[in-house]
Amino acid sequence: MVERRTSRRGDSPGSRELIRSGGSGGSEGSGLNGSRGFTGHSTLPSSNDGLGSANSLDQTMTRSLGSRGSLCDEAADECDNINVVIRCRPLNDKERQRGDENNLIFPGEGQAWVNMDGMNGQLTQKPKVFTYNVVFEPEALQEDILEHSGVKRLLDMAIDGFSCTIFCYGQTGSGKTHTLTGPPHLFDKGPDMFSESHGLIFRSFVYLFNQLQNRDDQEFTLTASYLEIYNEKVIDLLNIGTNTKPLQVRWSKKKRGFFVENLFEIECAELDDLLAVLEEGLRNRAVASHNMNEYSSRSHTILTVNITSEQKADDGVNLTRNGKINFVDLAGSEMTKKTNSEGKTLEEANNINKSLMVLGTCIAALSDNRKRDGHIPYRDSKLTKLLADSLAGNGVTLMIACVSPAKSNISETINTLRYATRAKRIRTKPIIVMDPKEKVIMSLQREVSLLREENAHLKMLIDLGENVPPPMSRQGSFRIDDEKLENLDNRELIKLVQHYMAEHENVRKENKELQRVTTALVRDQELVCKENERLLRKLEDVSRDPHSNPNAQSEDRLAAYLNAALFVTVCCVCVWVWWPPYYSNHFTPTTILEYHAVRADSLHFLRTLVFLLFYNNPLPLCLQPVFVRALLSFSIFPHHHSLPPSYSLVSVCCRSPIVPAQPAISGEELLNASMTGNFNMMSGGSSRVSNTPSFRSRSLPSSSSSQVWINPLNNSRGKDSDSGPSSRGRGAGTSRESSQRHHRLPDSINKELEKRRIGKSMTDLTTSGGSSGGRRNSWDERNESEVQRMRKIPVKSKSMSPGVATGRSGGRGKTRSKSVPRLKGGGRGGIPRGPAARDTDHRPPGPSYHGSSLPSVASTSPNNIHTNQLLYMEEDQSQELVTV
Ligand SMILES: Nc1ncnc2c1ncn2[C@@H]1O[C@H](COP(=O)(O)OP(=O)(O)OP(=O)(O)O)[C@@H](O)[C@H]1O
Repeated sequence: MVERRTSRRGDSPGSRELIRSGGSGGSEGSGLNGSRGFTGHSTLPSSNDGLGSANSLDQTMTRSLGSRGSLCDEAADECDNINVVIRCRPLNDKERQRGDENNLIFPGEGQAWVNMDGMNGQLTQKPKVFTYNVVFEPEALQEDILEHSGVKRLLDMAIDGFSCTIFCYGQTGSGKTHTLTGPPHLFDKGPDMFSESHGLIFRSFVYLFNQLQNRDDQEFTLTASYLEIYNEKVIDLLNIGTNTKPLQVRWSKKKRGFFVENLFEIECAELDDLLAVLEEGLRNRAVASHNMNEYSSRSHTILTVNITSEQKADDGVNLTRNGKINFVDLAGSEMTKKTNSEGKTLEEANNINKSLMVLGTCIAALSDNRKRDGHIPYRDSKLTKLLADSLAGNGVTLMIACVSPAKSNISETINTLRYATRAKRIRTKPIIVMDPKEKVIMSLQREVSLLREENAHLKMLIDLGENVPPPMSRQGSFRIDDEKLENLDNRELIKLVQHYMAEHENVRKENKELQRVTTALVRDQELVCKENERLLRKLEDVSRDPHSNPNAQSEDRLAAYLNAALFVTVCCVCVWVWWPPYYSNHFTPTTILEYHAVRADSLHFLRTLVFLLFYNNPLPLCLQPVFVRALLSFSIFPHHHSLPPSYSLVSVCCRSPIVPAQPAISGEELLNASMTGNFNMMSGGSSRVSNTPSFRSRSLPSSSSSQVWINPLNNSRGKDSDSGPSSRGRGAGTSRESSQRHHRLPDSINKELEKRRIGKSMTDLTTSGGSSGGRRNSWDERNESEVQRMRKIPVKSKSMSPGVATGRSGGRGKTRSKSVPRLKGGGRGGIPRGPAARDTDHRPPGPSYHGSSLPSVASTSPNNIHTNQLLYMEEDQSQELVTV
């Protein structure tokens, strides 16, 4: 026994249980086992099954209206199913009189069961189960249809520029006209505004005008037309004079759709105007009586309300959208046997059935995935021609399938329900209808604004997180006066579009350039980071040399004493050798030699030997440091394994502590900053590159050291601040200027880059604002030849930076020290950049040392030991070191 629920009129629609809604399906099933979810309660709307429903209509709306702000046809990418709801009318008097049974059961959950043989709800056979999202039971009110079928949302969409269609389908006498316009004679004495019988059209008009009044930002123009297709002839219901001459349905190339030629359109400024259109149409449409319906519609009618809205968009452009809503009241399919149609009515019935059959074929084809893309026979009837766009075009469609509950109509009811199920599978692509020219303008505007945002973002990246410019000011943008736009002729409009396109192109170019610069910067940063990391590691190694040993100073002093003692000894020997001849006034090399030779005893012989040894012979001088070294290395000072071979007395006595150059930028911090884009966290300054003993003696900065630069942009912000965003022009040229200003890199980075010849390219980039031809990096294609040349250079260190490598001539590693020219004036040589440097000796001046220890450095210019020397050290790993 199936429980029946009754509704109480006057309840709120939500609380009433006369509207059944379900969450799944759209399927036709059979059997009691399909009684899933028979809960007897209804929720409105229920979950969406994706096959079309009021709920999915809501979603379509949400999605489509989501693009309202963007003013484009983004929704075009989205498909939507035709939305289908079922309305069952109550048994009419005739049916009751002849004892017809209610054959439809509504168990809830959007299901409609067709009882195949039962009487009074008795089920002996499995019922046919149809599931829809919304099912209106016989007790449903007219108001419920408006509230719960999704019509309101459809109307909103029409206002927003979509093409919407609501059509009622069903057998004759099933309540299509009742649903759309209400019972017969409702308008005979003029419309009663408060009648509860008013159909969907009347209620929609009221809702529509309410909505239009709420939208203050738009201006609307409404026109309405009303036609009928009677015996395959299109008749204008608002212009009966043309009744004798049917209107033609033609194909519009421009709109890519069918339209009715010369159809009367009445502008409706007021609600009354629309109601008058409805009234006039109802009065003029063809109605006849037959067995099943006393007031049977003999034609299909289409009432169309065109809604043109104008809205002010950005940049003063007026946006025009053309939405429309079609109310289609189809004539009901008839079994002529049942209706007893004859003559004219029979002819009408045949035409109705024929056109409905074509409509059925179209729906069947559209709902079949395999046939959807094939030929759809729209042209076979006027009805399908005019409904083509609603069925498979860019519209949103709601089908209200009206059914009779009577057992006598069971086959028609099943047919209708199958029809409805099939229609749910049809998918359309709703789009907002706009003027093509305005569409282009809006689309370009949208793209320009997107590019502007991207532009600003890229600039922000290049600014290393500083001086974030807001999106380009629109002050500079040309503005279009509303009235002016209206008065624009085509030529001017084309000009306007061209202007937009030009701007669009400019911004695109600039963005491309900025993107290139950003990429290059990131790569350069990575290089610098890696290089710095290596340098830091090397520096740490260097710091482990003897001079960082706290005992080194005392050891050095001891060595100096020993050296001095040796020096004194040597002096004594000299005196000992030279003294007697000097006093005998024979102070020439010959006389000295003769003097000792004449006295041929062993002492004088020794003196002669020492004389010969010392005289013009540098060997003893060389022996001195060797002696010291031997002493220090092997016996007295075990730590001193790495004293330079030419460890002269002067150098020992006068040498200042060696200060390893501290890289201006901590590699890891730079790397982090480049990854995070936050350079603020890097603290310290180049001034902190210290040569103080404390710095020397402490361990070298780790990666987390704060001995790094401050982004100079921080300090120069104030200077730049006067060139605010408002000074940025729209055009590419102006933007480039601003790019120049903001692309400036910190000096320390520039220095680093310059040393590697990256700086040059960076400078070029920043000064040219990323214009072409600025960059010449080793990875640059244009620098291909140089790269090739570099590859031929035998370089010992594989991790060498390309900039260093390109600045050197190859194969110089071990021999260059002898050919290093001494720098005149004591200046410091830098690493020359550019191809010209290849032919010159770009080694820093001064004697070079081969060995494993650091050179002594003039105490007056400790900062001269800078990254350059370390770079060299890194570069060939021969540990050749250069002093200044
Ligand atoms: N839900 C309903 N509640 C009360 N009466 C209804 C309902 N639906 C239809 N009727 C009545 O049933 C009769 C037939 O309805 P209607 O004319 O709307 O059918 P139809 O489907 O339009 O038929 P046709 O295709 O022949 O035009 C009308 O008298 C109408 O008032």
